[in-house]
Amino acid sequence: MKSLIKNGRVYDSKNGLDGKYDILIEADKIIKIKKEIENKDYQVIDAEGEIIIPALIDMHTHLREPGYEEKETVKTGSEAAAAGGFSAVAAMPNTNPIADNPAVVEHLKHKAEKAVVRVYPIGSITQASKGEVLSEIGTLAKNGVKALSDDGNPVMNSEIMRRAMEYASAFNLPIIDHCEDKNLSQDGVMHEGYYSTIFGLKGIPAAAEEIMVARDIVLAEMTGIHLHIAHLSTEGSLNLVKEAKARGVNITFEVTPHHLLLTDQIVGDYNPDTKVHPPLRSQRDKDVLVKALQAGEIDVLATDHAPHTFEDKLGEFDYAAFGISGLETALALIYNNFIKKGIIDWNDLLRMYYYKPGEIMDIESEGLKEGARADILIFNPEREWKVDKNKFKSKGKNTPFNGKELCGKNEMTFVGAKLVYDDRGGKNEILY
Ligand SMILES: NC(=O)N[C@@H](CC(=O)O)C(=O)O
Ligand SMILES: [Zn+2]
Ligand SMILES: [Zn+2]
Repeated sequence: MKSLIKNGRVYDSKNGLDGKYDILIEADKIIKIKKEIENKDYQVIDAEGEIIIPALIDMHTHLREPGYEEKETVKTGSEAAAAGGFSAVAAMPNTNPIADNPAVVEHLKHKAEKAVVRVYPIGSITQASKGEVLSEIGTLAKNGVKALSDDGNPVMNSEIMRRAMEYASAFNLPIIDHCEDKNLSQDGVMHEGYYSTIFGLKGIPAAAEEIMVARDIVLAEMTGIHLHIAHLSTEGSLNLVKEAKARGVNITFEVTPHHLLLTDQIVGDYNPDTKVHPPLRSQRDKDVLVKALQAGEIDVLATDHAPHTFEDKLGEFDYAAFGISGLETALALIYNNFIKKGIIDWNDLLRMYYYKPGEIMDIESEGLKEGARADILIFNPEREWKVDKNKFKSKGKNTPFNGKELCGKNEMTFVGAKLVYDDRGGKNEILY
C-alpha cells in the first residue's frame, strides 16, 4: 500500500529540499517527492502545518539488554526511540555480559530484528570494559559492530588505548571514549565547583574529563584513528578538540541535550535524576557549549539515553545510579530551546542528529530523496504538551525534565515507510 504524506513543510537542504512537498512512500522506500502529487487511492497523511525531516539517528543509547532488562530492553528502548523521532540507535556495550564477544553482539542483533527502529551494535574496547585486555576487535568488526567503546568507563591505561586504536584503525572502526580520569573523579557525584561546596556533595572536576580528552587526542594523532569523544561537557574539552581539529586530527565529538540545557545549580534539589556522567557542569561550560552549537562547531547531538529503575535512583544522592533517560524528550527540548529561538535551524539539527552520526557509524543516511529508505518524522511545531515520565515508552523514568511544559512534538515516525509511532490526537501509540 502506498502512503502519501501531503502538504508538509520539508527541510533537508542536503537533498535540496526547503519548502512544501508531497512525499509518496511504499514498501520501505521513498518513491516520489514533488511539489504536488495527485492522490490515486493512496493512504493520505495530511501534514499541513507540520514539519517533515528524516527521522533522527542516536549514536549513543543504552538499551541494557542482556542483563539489565529491569532498566530497559531492546523492545522498550526502541519504542522510546520511535516515540522520540528516531529511526536508528546505536547501542552501547555496557550490558551484562558486556558486548565484548560475538555471542552478545549476535544476541542484540537477534533482538533488534523485532525492534521498531534500527538498532546497531557497538562493541567494547576491552574485555568486560575493565580496561585491561583488548576485546577481540577483529571478530567484533566481523560481527558488524559500528564502533568500539567502553562507555560507562574510561580506558585508563594509555598503552591499552594506543593498541586499541591501532587495531580499530585496521578495521576502520571509530573509537568512542568516555573521558574520565578515575583518579580525579573518584567517588564524586556532581560537578566540582561552587555548588558542590554549597551542597556538600563530592565533586568531579572538569579536569577529570579534560585530561583524558587531551591524552586521547595525542594518541589519535599518533595512530591516525577516528576518535569520537562521548558526551563532551566542559569548555576545556571543547577548546582541546577545536585545537586538535585545526591541526587536522581525525576527531569528532558529541554533546547531549542535558549538558546544553542544565547546570550544576539544579543538583541543589538533591533529585537523583540530575545525577549523570559526566555531571551537569557550570553555567559557563553550558554557555560555551551553546555558543559552539550556534557557531556550528558541534559535530553530533546524542542523547546518552541511560535508563535506570526507580530503585536504582532511590535513596541518597550519593548512592543513586548515574544517568538520564533521554530519548523521549531530546527533540522537543532542542526544538523549544534552540530551533524555535533561532539559535540553530532544522538543517543544523539534521547535520548533528542525522547526517554526521550516520557518517561516523556508517549507517545509511541518505535523507529525503527518491529511492532512499523512508525514515521520516512528522513534527507538529504547535503542539503543546507536558513531559510526563509515566507516559514514557522507556522503562527509565529518570528524567530531570518531568513536568516541563513544551511546545512542539514528534507526532509520527516512519521507519522503512512503516508507521511505527503515532501520536496524532495524543494516541502515543507504537505500531508493530
Ligand atoms: N551517562 C551515565 O550517567 N550513565 C551511563 C554510562 C555512561 O554513559 O557513561 C549508563 O550506562 O548508565
Ligand atoms: Zn559515558
Ligand atoms: Zn553512555
